[in-house]
Amino acid sequence: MTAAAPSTSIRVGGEGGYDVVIGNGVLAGLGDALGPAVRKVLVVHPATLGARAAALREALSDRFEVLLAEIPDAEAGKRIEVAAFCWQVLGQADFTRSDAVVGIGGGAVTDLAGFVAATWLRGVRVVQVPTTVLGMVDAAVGGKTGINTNEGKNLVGAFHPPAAVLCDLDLLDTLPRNEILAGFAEIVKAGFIRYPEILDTIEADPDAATDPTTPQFRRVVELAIQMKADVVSEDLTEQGLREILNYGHTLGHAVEHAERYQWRHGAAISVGMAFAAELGRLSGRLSDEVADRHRSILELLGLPTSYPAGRWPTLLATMQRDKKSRGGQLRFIVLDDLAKPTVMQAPDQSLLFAAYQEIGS
Ligand SMILES: NC(=O)c1ccc[n+]([C@@H]2O[C@H](COP(=O)([O-])OP(=O)(O)OC[C@H]3O[C@@H](n4cnc5c(N)ncnc54)[C@H](O)[C@@H]3O)[C@@H](O)[C@H]2O)c1
Ligand SMILES: O=C(O)C(=O)C[C@@H](O)[C@H](O)[C@H](O)COP(=O)(O)O
Ligand SMILES: [Zn+2]
Repeated sequence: MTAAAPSTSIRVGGEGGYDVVIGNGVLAGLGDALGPAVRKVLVVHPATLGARAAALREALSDRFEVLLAEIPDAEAGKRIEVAAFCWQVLGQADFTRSDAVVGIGGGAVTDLAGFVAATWLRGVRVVQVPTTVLGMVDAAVGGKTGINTNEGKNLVGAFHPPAAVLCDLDLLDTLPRNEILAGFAEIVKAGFIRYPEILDTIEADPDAATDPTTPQFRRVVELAIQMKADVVSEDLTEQGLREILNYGHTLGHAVEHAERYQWRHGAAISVGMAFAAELGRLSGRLSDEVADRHRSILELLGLPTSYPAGRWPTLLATMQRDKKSRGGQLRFIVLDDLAKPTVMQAPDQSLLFAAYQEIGS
């Protein structure tokens, strides 16, 4: 038996910021991460993490009064009714400004728990405990919180940085393989927009890279978190640089909406990145080699890279409502080259359509 690697901390926001702690068993630090001033804690979790949440309550009960709030799974949890349910629990238990929320689950749970913490009494502490790969490398880091509306994805939310993020790799033991692979869509995103080493590592040995017990997995996860930490430290509220984190998301969010949130976020973003690669190629920025690498690495991971050709009008209408669109003008992140993301503003509709034809099935 080999000893587990020591835990790593990645700082977000410098002084006054917070740590993302990565390693085996780091959940044991939750009580300290909550801090000495906190008396009451609401642990928000889906049914899949019910046993973990109950164990947390047990472990924390000598220092805190702990309540559990079980919420609907996945995107069904990112709804205003669910936030209202949590506000009710907080209100009935007299949670004050010095109390705290913990989100334990995938990105849907950390988005909802973060939103509840951002809005309760105009903002209380939240500690995020992501339990999916996607949650660890992206959703739980950076303070973007939100819920969906009938009109689209994440249309209501707030920027509310967590007090800490604990990425306990032991929690991935029960995560199904398809969820691990969906999380890799965001890791691949980090590879294309900042750290090509990620792409090299996955291509060299995809099985090892996607196995949570290997050093390769640890390396790509840490690089993706480092990328996100660096970007949000510079631009928390998405005034500029942070927009690059939306690579693949303009079309990807429209796919999620079209699929009524039955697709995994990572799968939709995979299609969105395949589309962004074609936009880059057809606009004359991106070499065939880098554009083709999108499809090959995403398919190596078993992620989708095409979507029905006939869905274009629906996707286009939804994209007009994307947060990135300004005055009805669409915005996409495209690459000039590996690790050189840029904003494409108001592209010609014929260019968009041509790029979509390339991924249309
Ligand atoms: N705020 C951000 O910056 C940000 C970034 C990326 C994604 N997101 C959001 O994150 C969400 C997607 O997150 P996700 O991919 O983690 O999906 P998810 O939260 O829907 O979780 C996926 C599934 O895995 C299950 N699960 C979670 N942890 C488990 C575990 N350890 N063992 C067994 N099953 C487990 C869940 O119950 C769920 O069924 C989307 O809503 C997306 O918009 C937010
Ligand atoms: O943190 C960010 O900023 C991101 O864009 C990360 C994305 O992976 C994530 O899906 C995010 O929720 C999308 O942001 P949105 O503002 O377009 O909803
Ligand atoms: Zn995303």
